[in-house]
Amino acid sequence: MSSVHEQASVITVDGPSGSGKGTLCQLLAKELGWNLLDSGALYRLVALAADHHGVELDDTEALTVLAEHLDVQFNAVEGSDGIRIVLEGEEVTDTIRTEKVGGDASVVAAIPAVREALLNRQRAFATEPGLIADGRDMGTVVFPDAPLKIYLDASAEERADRRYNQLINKGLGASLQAILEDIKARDARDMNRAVAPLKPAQDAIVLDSTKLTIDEVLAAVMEEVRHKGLR
Ligand SMILES: Nc1ncnc2c1ncn2[C@@H]1O[C@H](COP(=O)(O)OP(=O)(O)O)[C@@H](O)[C@H]1O
Ligand SMILES: Nc1ccn([C@H]2C[C@H](O)[C@@H](COP(=O)(O)OP(=O)(O)O)O2)c(=O)n1
Repeated sequence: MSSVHEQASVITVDGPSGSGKGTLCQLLAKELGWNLLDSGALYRLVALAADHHGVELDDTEALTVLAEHLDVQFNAVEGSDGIRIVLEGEEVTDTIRTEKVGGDASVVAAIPAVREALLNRQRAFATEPGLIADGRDMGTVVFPDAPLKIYLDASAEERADRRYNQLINKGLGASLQAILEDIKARDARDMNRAVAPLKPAQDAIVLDSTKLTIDEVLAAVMEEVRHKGLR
């Protein structure tokens, strides 16, 4: 049986929506040649599965069963860094990225039994040569022994701006005010839930990306990676 102590090295990256975790983690995984866990995708998948099966977001028991039996594949795309996500045989790579699914994921993620059901699935990603783990409780709950923990933050206004630009660049309409309100509501839910709330681990390095470029964030984290002897 494998335990937390036998896992490959893990770098955890936690923080609120739009702080730049996904972007940073993809760059780190590429730079180091390590595996990547997008734990938010798992909560998004449970929320989408609930929608597909007509399960209400307050039906804790049914949501837990969905999380326990989540039929998902993460398929590498040959010749690129991309991943295709297949839920119950259906490609959902883009479908899970909407703000609606993100908000539903945050509701589903507040249910302790759903989190418990996803725990081992997340820990199984920690294989050689190492893992970059992106989420809310990577450093506090899922990988408490990780040698390097980053908590990436940014002001709510900056994060809303980033999301707004992301949607506009995709050709989708968006309201900055509505996005800011959604971000604040999601922050409040993720930070105030009883189980595994979003907060920096005691031994996390807190990095505020509000005024930093993506390259500056990556450089700061790579400095810590070298400092810890992880490369
Ligand atoms: N330091 C940064 N400065 C400006 N834009 C950023 C920065 N980091 C990320 N972004 C942009 O912000 C958006 C949200 O980033 P993302 O990595 O998806 O955040 P998260 O995974 O924390 O929700 C993306 O469009 C990304 O390109
Ligand atoms: N480790 C995690 C990851 C995500 N969640 C929940 C809380 C988040 O609001 C949703 C969606 O997470 P995701 O990282 O995909 O969202 P963003 O890309 O940061 O907007 O899932 C969680 O509770 N624990």
